[in-house]
Amino acid sequence: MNLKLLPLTSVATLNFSENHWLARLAAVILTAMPTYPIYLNLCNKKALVVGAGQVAARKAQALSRAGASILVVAREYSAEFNDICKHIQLERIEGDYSPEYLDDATLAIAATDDSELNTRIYNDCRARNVLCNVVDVPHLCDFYVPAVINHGDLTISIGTSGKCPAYAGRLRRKLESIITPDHGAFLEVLESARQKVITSDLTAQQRKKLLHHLAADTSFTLFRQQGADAWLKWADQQISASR
Ligand SMILES: C[C@@]1(CC(=O)O)C2=NC(=C\c3[nH]c(c(CCC(=O)O)c3CC(=O)O)Cc3[nH]c(c(CC(=O)O)c3CCC(=O)O)/C=C3\N/C(=C\2)[C@@H](CCC(=O)O)[C@]3(C)CC(=O)O)/[C@H]1CCC(=O)O
Ligand SMILES: NC(=O)c1ccc[n+]([C@@H]2O[C@H](COP(=O)([O-])OP(=O)(O)OC[C@H]3O[C@@H](n4cnc5c(N)ncnc54)[C@H](O)[C@@H]3O)[C@@H](O)[C@H]2O)c1
Repeated sequence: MNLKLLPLTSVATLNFSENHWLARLAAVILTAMPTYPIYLNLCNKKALVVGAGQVAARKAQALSRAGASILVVAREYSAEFNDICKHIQLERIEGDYSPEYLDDATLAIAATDDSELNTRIYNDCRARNVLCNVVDVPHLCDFYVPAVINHGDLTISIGTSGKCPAYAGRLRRKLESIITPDHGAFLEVLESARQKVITSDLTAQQRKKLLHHLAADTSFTLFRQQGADAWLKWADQQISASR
């Protein structure tokens, strides 16, 4: 077999033992590659979650926030899963994983405690061009799930490319004391002011300058101290004064 022709991810999942030098080499190269951070729109797109333990629950929660249409397949649903996901809309199948569950899926999360099965799910995903995340196995991930701060439409995500997820979590908690719900609320008024700016007769240069002025720290301080209504009036004045 000509290994040069195989994608690295396939090398990582060939029937070598986890410790075979080729599998280890592929894992090292794959996890050393930089990732491409994007915010996926998963609204009404199917996401398959296999397994229903604590980790599956955390991933299902994040998928649900993005409006994904979630299908969970698990032999058993843990009490933690049921508790964390009690208010989440998802379809549940109690039973063994089967590749048909991947039909029409945009992405899949393999979160079982059976590493052979997780690898099989990853290979089934590759055969169907479904993006796959095998929790806790970086070299079997087409994408990593980051640590996230969400305030409305404001999203901050922290990734360590699998180097230390616990550190991503710690940084999230640290940033949570700096990026507050007020920042999310500020984004709402900014959006409303921006609509006025981009539909105005200002030049591109004037718009850019104004939008940066509206998004500045001094503007945020005014919003925090005086509230949304006062800020929107002030923003209207700034738009008029820019003409
Ligand atoms: C960010 C977060 C999102 C989420 O899962 O929701 C996330 N893991 C979180 C927490 C966490 N995970 C683990 C611990 C225990 C401490 C520890 O072992 O470090 C803690 C800490 C805790 O529980 O506090 C165990 C663990 N995780 C991975 C490995 C394998 C390895 O390291 O090789 C092992 C060892 C397993 C073993 O025991 O063998 C791998 C992955 N975990 C990822 C994401 C992806 C990389 C993301 C990145 O680096 O950017 C990746 C590659 C795949 C994936 O799962 O997507 C979430 C924090 C959420 C938050 O706090 O906001
Ligand atoms: N929970 C953690 O904090 C943690 C930390 C580090 C690593 N991990 C790893 O993450 C993975 C998931 O952990 P967890 O604690 O959420 O899992 P868990 O052990 O609580 O749950 C595993 C799930 O997989 C399901 N499952 C097993 N075989 C199946 C099959 N053939 N078809 C369908 N479902 C099947 C089980 O029914 C169960 O719902 C494991 O590999 C674990 O080693 C977890």
